[in-house]
Amino acid sequence: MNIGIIGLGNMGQMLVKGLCKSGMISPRDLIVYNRTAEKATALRQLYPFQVAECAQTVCQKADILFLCTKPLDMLPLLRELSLPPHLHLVSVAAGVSLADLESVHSGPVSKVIPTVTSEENRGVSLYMNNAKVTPSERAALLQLLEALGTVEEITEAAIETATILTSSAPGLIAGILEEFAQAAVRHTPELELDSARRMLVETMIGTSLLLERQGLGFDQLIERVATKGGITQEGLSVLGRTLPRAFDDLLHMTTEKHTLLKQLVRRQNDSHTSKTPTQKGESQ
Ligand SMILES: NC(=O)C1=CN([C@@H]2O[C@H](COP(=O)(O)OP(=O)(O)OC[C@H]3O[C@@H](n4cnc5c(N)ncnc54)[C@H](O)[C@@H]3O)[C@@H](O)[C@H]2O)C=CC1
Ligand SMILES: O=C(O)[C@@H]1CCC=N1
Repeated sequence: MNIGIIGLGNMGQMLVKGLCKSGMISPRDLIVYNRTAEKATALRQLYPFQVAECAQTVCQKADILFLCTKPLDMLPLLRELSLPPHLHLVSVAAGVSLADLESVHSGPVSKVIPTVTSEENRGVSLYMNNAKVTPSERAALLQLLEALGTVEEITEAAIETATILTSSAPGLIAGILEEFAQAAVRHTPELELDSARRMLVETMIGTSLLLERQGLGFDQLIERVATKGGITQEGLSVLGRTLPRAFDDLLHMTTEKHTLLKQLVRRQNDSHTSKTPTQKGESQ
């Protein structure tokens, strides 16, 4: 199977590294195109994938195509391309719906929200597909996604909040840990910032292992750490007072951003369909 990737930024590179590292595919199964050719050249030293001279070549040669450009680059690029009707199109863009993708491709279409952690073959890929995706196309895609970590099938109604929990979360967790380290150093200047960061990273890895290998729930882990009447309990009550508001704000603001992005994508679509064929030709 030829796996096409257009766009070799964070997500395109994650797909190359994650899929190749998993051993599920050989780099030769990948055919890749990026606007900036140097990115492909550097990565190809490690994973000798096929490089296409243009995006159209990827469409012609691939059986499944991962489109990894930014949301607002996606539909304009797809309109420039001539997609073979059988091609299974997979978008990874936040804010681009299955309906948006169906407006540019009459064949099988899936939407995946991947995560940067899949570069290490862990993490959650969110997945949904349209009615044109056959059981064997779906199975082939799920096999690739399972090589990258775990897969959660999701609805359009839940995908935005789930995106924050799976796909934004690595960045958000890093942001939380940085604030934690900075606060520790503000509170205790004798502690070095890099030392505080190292302590938190190792502690986060240990915490993840306890949760995973011992199957502990968050509440069980808290019970093990927070000695009754002890120190951690004081910290937890501060979190209980302050964090609900912070996370409510975070989800509110990220939902607003999703809404804005969807409006911009829809506007791109509306302005395209309202143009006459002649005007369309002029704008290209
Ligand atoms: N970064 C992340 O953790 C996640 C990103 N996403 C989605 O993935 C998509 C890509 O995000 P990133 O990889 O972070 O962005 P990025 O900016 O790192 O990568 C985009 C890439 O697309 C290339 N590109 C743009 N137009 C092109 C064209 N016409 N032909 C070929 N290549 C073209 C750019 O050169 C760039 O390398 C976005 O739609 C985003 O919503 C989804 C989940 C997680
Ligand atoms: O921040 C973003 O827009 C992308 C989508 C989810 C994670 N990264």
